[in-house]
Amino acid sequence: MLEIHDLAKLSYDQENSKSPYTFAGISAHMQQGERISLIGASGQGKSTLLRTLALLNTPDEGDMIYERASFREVGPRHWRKQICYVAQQAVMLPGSIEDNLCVASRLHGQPFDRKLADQLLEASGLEHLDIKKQASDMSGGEMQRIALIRSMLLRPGVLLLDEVTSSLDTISTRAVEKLLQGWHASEGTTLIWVTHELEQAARTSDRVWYMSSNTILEDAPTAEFFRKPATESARTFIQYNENEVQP
Ligand SMILES: Nc1ncnc2c1ncn2[C@@H]1O[C@H](COP(=O)(O)OP(=O)(O)OP(=O)(O)O)[C@@H](O)[C@H]1O
Repeated sequence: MLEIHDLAKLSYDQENSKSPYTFAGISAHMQQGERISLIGASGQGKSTLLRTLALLNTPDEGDMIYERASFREVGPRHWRKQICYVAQQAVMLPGSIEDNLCVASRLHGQPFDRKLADQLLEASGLEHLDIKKQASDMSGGEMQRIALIRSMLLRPGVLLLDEVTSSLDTISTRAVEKLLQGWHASEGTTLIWVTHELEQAARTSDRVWYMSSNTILEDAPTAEFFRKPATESARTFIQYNENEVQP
């Protein structure tokens, strides 16, 4: 459903970077409805890869094909409607929470599904919010969940989640995980989720992409990856974080 072929993105700072690439040589095939966690040390290019998959950055090399059409044939607007990126730092537009929830639908010429919005607000623990309130008055954790719901309302085929629970407490994190698992089960959405919490990766994914040396060094079923990583790099990475992993 989504294929990436030899994808590469040059370094942002060519003069001072050790490598000419932020990431390179990335190839993978994703089936509809897969749940992938994207893990690896800081600075490996995980966020840049997600942003590139959403066409918020343009790849410098390689190709991305969604439902048999290359990103080069499909306009960015159409591409981003199907493959949605949810940032770690939620950006709220000026206006009310409701304006923010409507904006993606309006941008893509879709009707705003108020009933679904209410269901998603409730499922993510935000039923108490007065959506007529200014979006800028929300807490960081509330903004993060509103940004997620805003993307879900577009019903994209692929949701790219960049550390979307990083500013949430345990209860809200579990609520968002449950929301996404329920959404995945009912909508069949493909999820690619960057997380630094290995326990979360183990809990929420079927497949792991482990990034190191600025590429996907391992691509394996989640249980297999945590039981028997294939590379020394991944073994060391897991060991450093092993207190977090529930085998
Ligand atoms: N907009 C930008 N301008 C300049 N450099 C950038 C920009 N975005 C990322 N970088 C650099 O590109 C490299 C990869 O960053 P990226 O955020 O993609 O890594 P990451 O694996 O997601 O890291 P983390 O786990 O810390 O979020 C880093 O060296 C980072 O400093």
